[in-house]
Amino acid sequence: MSESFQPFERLALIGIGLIGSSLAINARAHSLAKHIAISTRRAETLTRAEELGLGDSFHLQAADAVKDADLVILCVPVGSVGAVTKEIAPALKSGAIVSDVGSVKGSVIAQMRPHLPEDVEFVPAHPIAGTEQSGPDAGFLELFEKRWCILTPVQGASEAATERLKTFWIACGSDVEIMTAEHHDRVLAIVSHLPHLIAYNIVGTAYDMEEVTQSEVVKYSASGFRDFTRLAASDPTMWRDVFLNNRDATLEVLARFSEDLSVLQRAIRDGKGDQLFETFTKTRAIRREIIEAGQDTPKPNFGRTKPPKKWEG
Ligand SMILES: NC(=O)C1=CN([C@@H]2O[C@H](COP(=O)(O)OP(=O)(O)OC[C@H]3O[C@@H](n4cnc5c(N)ncnc54)[C@H](O)[C@@H]3O)[C@@H](O)[C@H]2O)C=CC1
Ligand SMILES: O=C(O)C(=O)Cc1ccc(O)cc1
Repeated sequence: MSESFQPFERLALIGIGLIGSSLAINARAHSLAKHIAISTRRAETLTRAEELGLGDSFHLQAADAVKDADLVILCVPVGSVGAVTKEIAPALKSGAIVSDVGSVKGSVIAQMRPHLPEDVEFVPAHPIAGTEQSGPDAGFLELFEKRWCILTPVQGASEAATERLKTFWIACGSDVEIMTAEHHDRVLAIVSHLPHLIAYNIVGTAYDMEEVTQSEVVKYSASGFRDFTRLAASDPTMWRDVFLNNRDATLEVLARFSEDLSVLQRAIRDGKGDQLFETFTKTRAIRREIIEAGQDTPKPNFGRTKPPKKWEG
């Protein structure tokens, strides 16, 4: 971490699943905050976060966690950010930076903004880093390393606040990009949301096929199918909320995808091998570009650093 990073006095993490716990581990490991306050709505999850030593204080009421915090990050499903913001708004400190990690940005801004007082800085964010795991045990130090984090600052947020949040994410190992929420939602619809929808669908179809038993699906699953099952094992609440909150962009790319699939379907029916070969050659090149850019999926269990039971200092 850069020598010049000024730690936040109090970081409040609301929601302590995969992303919240990975942020807590990073904040501790890189001394990004003097105090980490954690809140989540279920007592069992909060107890588990405490057992894992993820923070300094633990609160069932989100408003108690954000009190005196100079950085507040909502790490809850995108369908819950409005209700959580309403709950914490009266307790927010003047000048605090309020952010989130949601996979959708337009709807998150629309839900949060009306509740936020004028004197806080709202800088929405989205780390393009994750796994199919969820809950406080899923977090690990390296999650954000060399992954993009997209900030979508809203009108009225100061450049200083955006810059400060940017340095926070850089300290977590991310590369930071800034764009509009609208552009974010269109791009993520094709590179993240549609792939998850396809995965949920293909695994669902295999599961439902009458002449193929469930045990055969498990027994003969080739690695291609297994890759889909990893995505299709992602958290149902989180992904329900993503599709409901990025509806238009998802439906738009889905329509385009269906058209392109029909073209492939026709090429197979008509025996047009050259056309299939040409398409598959083009897509192979994209995979190579992704690997060369170092953006392929982290290996399952790749260097997951857990917090020690008790933190030093
Ligand atoms: N899982 C992933 O790969 C990624 C997820 N995201 C985004 O991060 C956010 C969190 O996702 P995960 O950490 O994966 O989810 P998770 O399911 O692991 O954790 C969510 C946490 O929020 C808590 N929670 C849910 N509703 C709440 C409420 N109303 N009030 C307080 N706490 C509440 C849950 O108890 C849990 O602690 C989501 O908005 C998701 O779109 C962003 C990048 C990657
Ligand atoms: O597990 C995977 O492959 C992912 O794609 C993780 C992921 C899920 C949601 C996001 O908004 C960003 C990253």
